[in-house]
Amino acid sequence: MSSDKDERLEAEASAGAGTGAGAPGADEDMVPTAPRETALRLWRVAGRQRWRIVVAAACAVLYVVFSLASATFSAVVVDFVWEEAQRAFAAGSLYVVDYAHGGRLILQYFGLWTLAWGFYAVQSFVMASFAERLNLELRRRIADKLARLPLAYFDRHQPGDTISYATNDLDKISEVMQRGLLQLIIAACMLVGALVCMARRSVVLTLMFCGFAAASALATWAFGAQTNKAVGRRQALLGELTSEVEESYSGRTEVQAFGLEGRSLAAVSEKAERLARAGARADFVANAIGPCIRFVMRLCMVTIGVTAGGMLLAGQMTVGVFQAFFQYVMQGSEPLTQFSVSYNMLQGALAAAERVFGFLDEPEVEPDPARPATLARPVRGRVCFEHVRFGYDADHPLMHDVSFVAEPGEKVAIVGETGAGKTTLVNLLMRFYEIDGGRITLDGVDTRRLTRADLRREFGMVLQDAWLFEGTIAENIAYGCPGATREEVEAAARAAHVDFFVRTLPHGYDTVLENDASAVSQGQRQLLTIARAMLADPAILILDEATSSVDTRTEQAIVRAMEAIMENRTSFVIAHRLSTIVDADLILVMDHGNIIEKGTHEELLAAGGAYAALYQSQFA
Ligand SMILES: Nc1ncnc2c1ncn2[C@@H]1O[C@H](COP(=O)(O)OP(=O)(O)OP(=O)(O)O)[C@@H](O)[C@H]1O
Repeated sequence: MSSDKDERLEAEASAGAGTGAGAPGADEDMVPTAPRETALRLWRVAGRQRWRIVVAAACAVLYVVFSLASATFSAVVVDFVWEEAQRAFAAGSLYVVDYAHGGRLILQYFGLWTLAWGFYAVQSFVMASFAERLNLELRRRIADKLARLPLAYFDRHQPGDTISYATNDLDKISEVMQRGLLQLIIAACMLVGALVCMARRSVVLTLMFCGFAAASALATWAFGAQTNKAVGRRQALLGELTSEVEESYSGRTEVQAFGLEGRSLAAVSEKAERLARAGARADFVANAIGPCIRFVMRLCMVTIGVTAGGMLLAGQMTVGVFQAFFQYVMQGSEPLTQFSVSYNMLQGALAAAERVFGFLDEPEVEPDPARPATLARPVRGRVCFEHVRFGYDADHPLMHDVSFVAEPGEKVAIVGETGAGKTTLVNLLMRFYEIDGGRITLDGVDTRRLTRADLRREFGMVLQDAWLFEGTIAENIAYGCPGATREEVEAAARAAHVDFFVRTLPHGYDTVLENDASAVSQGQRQLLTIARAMLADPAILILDEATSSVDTRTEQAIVRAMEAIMENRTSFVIAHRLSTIVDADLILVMDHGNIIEKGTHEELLAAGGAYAALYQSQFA
């Protein structure tokens, strides 16, 4: 039997301790809704690796056969030695082992054990490699899927969920493949085999064993259910505590600004206390299962020992069979604990596989056309929206009929209240979302006839929430042009007015940005992304104007950099302050997803509509 600690860990594992922090509750995570279909699908995913599972299963069965055979054979060895010793004692001589015969028997006995463990080792090895390959295949499919998912998927799902499919869930499947699945086969074969071997020796003793085994199985199930509940609760509370800590951590500035440290600490302490109580209960239930089952099985041993001892003395059983029977009892009782652990693990893994398959079945972006159109070179940058209709979800249309033309080299400003649809317009231009009606053209070509990669290559984006990755400043600037030389990178940085700042850093362009580039201010981040766009030299630009948290000098640098980059390119500017767009060739005023006014600054002011009101409100 396994140790206390192992049993506790296994009981917890079986109860879903690995569901990950934040799991709403272990129960729903642990139960697959369509286990048979999921298992069949996993079997299909296994593809050419399936032979491994067949070999491993055959080895598992052979392990059971040879384990039971060696126990049976031990009766022959013990009886031989016992009879020889009896004979020697009766003759009054000293007992000497007959190596010719006894030694051979002992060797055969060890041979059987060696074979049994040999098969066990082979099945473990084969299953481990099967599990890893299956995991690799699933991981590859998840990675491919991520590249084909529409942005709408990411709007609807938490990043943590998706990450959890590729980590926690795959780990669970792998663990079961390595341990749970074959343990279940071994446990079933071992139980049946041990019962058959026992019944051949004594039906009465076998029935006794069955009685105790039933009691032990019952106890396992009862404790298993309790453990499931207790561990599930602990997981849920752990999730709550983690969220509370995350919230306090990310909002630490606000917490301190409002002087609410005490309240935040009290909330965390309260959750921690509840977690400690739930943890103590989960530990107690999980710890109790081992001793309880061991107690039942010890009682079983004693009862069988006394009865079998009586049979031995009455000459109904030999010494060899007596000891072999105890080996069968040991071999038969082990699977009882294994069963519930392996069964729960299997359930958990199938539930995890269902989540992975659910993710793999998510609708994908419309594929690119088989024979895509190409843009005439050089790209002029004429963008045309023709009666475009769009809604983030089919039941709630946002844009009803949007039309406008951006001529090559023009500066188009998009203005409107927050939520008016400015970002949405850009999203449609880049084909991050597909339109529901009308068409968008670039140099006269419908953007749906181009591949997404070809289309997006013509655009450069400078967003307010500038994205920098962990790497050097030079690598960050060269993100869109991996082959750019250091001179080109520096020239782009100079044009974006960020070269001076970079040179003040200890390692200049080789400074590594770490921890989400927190050492770089928001304005500097935006300048770096302008440099990135400069280097990529796209035909069309999309600029999201910085609003707040930028000092006046940086702001001026950004305005100058933006003016420089917009020169001779079609550019779309999402404008927050109207002072920066008075010179725009076209201003689109948006409201509730639609364009309600368009024209130049003077035209719109003269019209005295929404734009004029907005302008007055900013400069009144
Ligand atoms: N991914 C999305 N899924 C569903 N609805 C969205 C999504 N993005 C935006 N919306 C909704 O579409 C409308 C337009 O949003 P959009 O972000 O385009 O406005 P905006 O003018 O760019 O706003 P802001 O100036 O605040 O950035 C809003 O009602 C918004 O709630």
